[in-house]
Amino acid sequence: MSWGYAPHNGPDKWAVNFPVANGPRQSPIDIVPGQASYDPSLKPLNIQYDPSTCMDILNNGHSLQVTFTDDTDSSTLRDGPISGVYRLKQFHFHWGSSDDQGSEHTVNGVRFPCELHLVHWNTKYPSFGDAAKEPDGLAVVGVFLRIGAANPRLQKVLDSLESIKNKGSQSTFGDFDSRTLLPPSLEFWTYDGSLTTPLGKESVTWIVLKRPISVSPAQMEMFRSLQFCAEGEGVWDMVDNFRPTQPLKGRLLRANFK
Ligand SMILES: NS(=O)(=O)c1c2ccccc2cc2ccccc12
Ligand SMILES: [Zn+2]
Repeated sequence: MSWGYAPHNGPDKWAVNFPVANGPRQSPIDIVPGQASYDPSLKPLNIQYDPSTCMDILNNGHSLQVTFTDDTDSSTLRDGPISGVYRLKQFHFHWGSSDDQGSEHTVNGVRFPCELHLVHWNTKYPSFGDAAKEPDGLAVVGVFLRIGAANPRLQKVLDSLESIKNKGSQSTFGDFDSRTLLPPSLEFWTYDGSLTTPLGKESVTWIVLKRPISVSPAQMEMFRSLQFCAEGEGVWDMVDNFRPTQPLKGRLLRANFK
């Protein structure tokens, strides 16, 4: 069964074929800042990204994904809520059919038009695939995008979308500094969660940045020009590729800021 975001195979159908989707630490969640507990022991995030590890950009039928070579510790995430060294593997986005929805996490129930996810894996495991099976295997940094001025740092990604319009298309995408996609402040919320896909593997330490970056309405339209389907399989705009928020089930939400 191929999962997706349509009525016949979307998020409310996932638990039928993927029981873990009803597990105790599912993502995304609604972030309620008033219920987050400030944890002074949380260190600042230490993000070191090497632009030369950037490899290609592809349309995988769920999102647009930029993939990195991860055979060395060139692009890494350390500190914050994690211990050890996690390597950047890929980043991708989730967005809406209109500017009033699209993000996976929400803040006090407020949806953003888009959310960026930078996926990292724990190098204490031999590979990404192995790490994805472990409760401390993955760390995803989430960044909200808010409607405002056009964001020049998104432009290189958006300019390559015409070459990956359909599912399965891929093109080279080199020398990109992913740090430029982050906001000036790296203040974050963190909680234990899962992939937001039906496989919902409960192996993700989520690190959601408090400060959004900007995106213009015209730039949002460029995301919406992508297609869920492969070439020649019709027209099915890639929009609303986000999972609804899941129950917290007693989990602790921490913040590294007051
Ligand atoms: N949203 S997510 O970061 O949990 C995520 C995906 C979401 C949609 C489609 C594919 C995804 C693949 C992931 C692989 C590893 C970690 C998160 C992933
Ligand atoms: Zn994601």
